[in-house]
Amino acid sequence: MPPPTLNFITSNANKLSEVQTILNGIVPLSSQALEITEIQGTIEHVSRDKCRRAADIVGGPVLTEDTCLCFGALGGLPGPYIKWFLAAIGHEGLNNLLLAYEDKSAQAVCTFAYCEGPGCEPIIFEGRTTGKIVPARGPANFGWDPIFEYEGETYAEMDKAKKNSISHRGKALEKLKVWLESRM
Ligand SMILES: O=c1[nH]c(=O)c2ncn([C@@H]3O[C@H](COP(=O)(O)OP(=O)(O)OP(=O)(O)O)[C@@H](O)[C@H]3O)c2[nH]1
Ligand SMILES: [Mg+2]
Repeated sequence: MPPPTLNFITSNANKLSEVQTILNGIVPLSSQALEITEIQGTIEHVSRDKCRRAADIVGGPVLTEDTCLCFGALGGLPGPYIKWFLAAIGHEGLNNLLLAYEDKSAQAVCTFAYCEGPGCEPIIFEGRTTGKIVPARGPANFGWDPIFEYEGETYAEMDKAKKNSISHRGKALEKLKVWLESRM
């Protein structure tokens, strides 16, 4: 039996493109560009709530994703609020947040959530990649890619296939794939 089509709900074209590439030929994907309200809370709370809201809006099965960038020196912040920090202070401002600290480590955390429909409990698939925050290098096509360095290269400097093979998103999708295969 072929796997069911996943309906990925995201307002972010770059996320969608990476997910399409990684799942290409493995899982059929549809998508809707909806902006879902995001609450404050832990990574898991935010992700579960976002997915439940998406399932309520769509009225059926949905896949959602929430990405966090967690600075070691700041106890995990900005975490789920990275989108608003990036918009407000940019790459340089994010670097400046760590000026007072020797520890420049950061974890990129990707949490996919799958919900069967309204009233169902989402299932969570998380991937983490540890790197460090550096002054921007590489093309500024996607969010904070130019300031997240992993083994000497920023995400923005890597070719896409390499990023997908070591990224927070790639790791989370590996777990999703294993789960999907276990259901077939
Ligand atoms: O450089 C990056 N490399 C990545 O791999 C990556 N993944 C997400 N992001 C950014 O981090 C914030 C997450 O917020 P977020 O999860 O709420 O996403 P979003 O609001 O853009 O879309 P969505 O919530 O509708 O799915 C947003 O600013 C995204 O642009 C990334 N930046
Ligand atoms: Mg969002």
